[in-house]
Amino acid sequence: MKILVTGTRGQLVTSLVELAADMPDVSLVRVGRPGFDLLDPSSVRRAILAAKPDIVVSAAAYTAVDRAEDERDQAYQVNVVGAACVAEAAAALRVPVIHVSTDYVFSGESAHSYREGDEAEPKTVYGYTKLRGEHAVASANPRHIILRTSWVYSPFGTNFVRTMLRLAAERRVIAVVADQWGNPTSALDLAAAILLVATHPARDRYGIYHVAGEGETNWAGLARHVFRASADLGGPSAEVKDIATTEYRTKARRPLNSRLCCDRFERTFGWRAPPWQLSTDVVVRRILETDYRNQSQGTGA
Ligand SMILES: NC(=O)C1=CN([C@@H]2O[C@H](COP(=O)(O)OP(=O)(O)OC[C@H]3O[C@@H](n4cnc5c(N)ncnc54)[C@H](OP(=O)(O)O)[C@@H]3O)[C@@H](O)[C@H]2O)C=CC1
Ligand SMILES: Cc1cn([C@H]2C[C@H](O)[C@@H](COP(=O)(O)OP(=O)(O)O[C@H]3O[C@@H](C)C(=O)[C@@H](O)[C@H]3O)O2)c(=O)[nH]c1=O
Repeated sequence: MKILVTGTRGQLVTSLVELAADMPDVSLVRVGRPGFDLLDPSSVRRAILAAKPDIVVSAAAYTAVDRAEDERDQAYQVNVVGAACVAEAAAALRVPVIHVSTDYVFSGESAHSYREGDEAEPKTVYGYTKLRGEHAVASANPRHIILRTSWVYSPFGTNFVRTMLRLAAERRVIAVVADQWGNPTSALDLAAAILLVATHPARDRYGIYHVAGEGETNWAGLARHVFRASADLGGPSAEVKDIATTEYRTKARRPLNSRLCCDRFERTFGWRAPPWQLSTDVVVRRILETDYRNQSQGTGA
């Protein structure tokens, strides 16, 4: 089976490439800039039609949450127009598209973990463009599976876990918001879920699903866990000071509640992500092995 994934160096695409390498029946092709640019619809169509995949994974996106507040048009072009082009090209080949979306489509004002049918009411430009992207993908290709995930981290690219480890080398105490709650998700787990979906497509499974790490925490809780895991392996560590969202000024207002209920995905595909703590340990170990090889001890086992 030939799976086409959009993006070159992103966290998710890199994780997909790594996992697919161990799947003899899967050939994974990635398309990215400059030949494939979501800001250039003709390059998107050309790349996808030429590759003739059996399924398309739409993983590339504009993900800079704060910058999007100032670059509304660019975020819209990538996350809405570009995503729609990807889904249209898959539709032209009569193949399904798996599109990745976000917890930030929700306002965060609910007291419960969000289900797929709950009203989406984004409070950020990024969240708004991702929601409009979901709508555009669904209307461009009836064979769509939209996977909303949250708080993605990995050994690759830019993410909160790597940022924390980097900051620990510079500061003894790091102030981290403790009133935004969510489900940290390893890109490696998300990639496993996507490959499961991609290799078991079925007409009655099209629709929207939530897929995120099992269990919940806040950003300060995640940072503390990262530092404990890192310290156990001789890597960088820092003290975490709990602060409120109001004490950490950002351009985009993040949702206070980002928790996603993943029961529908488990019912349909028989898969649930591991507890976030276990996956975080795996990723911290990988980061120490690659980024801090000379500073940490005991990371080679
Ligand atoms: N990161 C997170 O915490 C979360 C992410 N998501 C969603 O998951 C998906 C994957 O995210 P993640 O892997 O973390 O993202 P990254 O920020 O790590 O990577 C983004 C990818 O998009 C590509 N890209 C951006 N703009 C363009 C463009 N104009 N044309 C072609 N490619 C482009 C990048 O290209 P290049 O390789 O050239 O840099 C890169 O491969 C996205 O849809 C995101 O919205 C959902 C919830 C949480
Ligand atoms: C670096 C840092 C961040 N924070 C806070 C800011 C913010 O509320 C929270 C997370 O910050 P980040 O900027 O790393 O993460 P952010 O860009 O908000 O992450 C989001 O990315 C997009 C793509 C998604 O789809 C979301 O699911 C989510 O993962 O941590 C601190 O409190 N202290 C710090 O030192």
